[in-house]
Amino acid sequence: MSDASYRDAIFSTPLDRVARFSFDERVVACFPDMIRRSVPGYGQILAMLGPLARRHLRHGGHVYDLGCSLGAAGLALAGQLPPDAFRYTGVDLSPAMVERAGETLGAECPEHALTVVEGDIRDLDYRPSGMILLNFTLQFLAPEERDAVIAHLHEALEPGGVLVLSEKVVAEDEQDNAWLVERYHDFKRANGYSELEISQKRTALENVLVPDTLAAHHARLAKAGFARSLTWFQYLNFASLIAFKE
Ligand SMILES: C[S@@+](CC[C@H](N)C(=O)[O-])C[C@H]1O[C@@H](n2cnc3c(N)ncnc32)[C@H](O)[C@@H]1O
Ligand SMILES: O=C(O)C(=O)C[C@]1(C(=O)O)C=C[C@@H](O)C=C1
Repeated sequence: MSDASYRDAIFSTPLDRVARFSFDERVVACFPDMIRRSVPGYGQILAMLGPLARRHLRHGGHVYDLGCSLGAAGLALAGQLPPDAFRYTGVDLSPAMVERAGETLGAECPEHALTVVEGDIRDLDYRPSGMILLNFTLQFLAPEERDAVIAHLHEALEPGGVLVLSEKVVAEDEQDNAWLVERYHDFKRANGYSELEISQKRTALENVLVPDTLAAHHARLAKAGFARSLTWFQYLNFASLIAFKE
């Protein structure tokens, strides 16, 4: 398979029936472009992973990247930390993502201990870890499955460990939310997406990506046993939280 990444044009032509969004081969082929043009602050969040690991991960500690897609977080960490600073396991449910991520990480960071495995984060046998990344993945689980996953992650973390949770969020106030969603669509327009692409992608994500409020995320983290959590980044309706295990 070639390692070329294409421009996202998945929703650029009118579709009779817009299928549910899925992480298939077509999405894999354009994913780096899609996520960069669709997630406000994506690059800034990745750029902070090295500094967060330097501050919160013991030397040589293990990092999970759950729903790793093409392993961008692993690449970001490898670009910022020496090979002996951490071990990384990316996990993803999509075989197409895992195949491509394994090729990329092996080719780009041969010195670092970066592994990618196919797996479902809902029933993974977690090993003890110092840092767990959940970047734009929890939002794709059914809402009723989210508490149990976060509770498992809390159990898997070593004392002093951190969970970084990045998500699309919904504002509590309906008017605020409408404003944020409109500005998010402006963000997509500014990044070259057409009205048709924006509206068909929105349909494809309906009932597939179900965002929570920030308050619901913090409440879930507290219920799972995290001593403290805070929102360290927000750009429109996309946010990143960090939760600390005592
Ligand atoms: C928006 S992408 C994540 C982006 C990625 N974390 C990054 O930083 O580039 C969501 C990913 O979660 C994966 N996923 C969804 N449900 C999952 C599950 N139950 N177990 C593992 N991976 C899952 C999808 O296959 C997809 O690759
Ligand atoms: O395009 C959107 O509306 C999004 O919500 C962006 C989003 C995400 O947040 O995960 C949705 C699907 C793709 O995986 C990439 C980004």
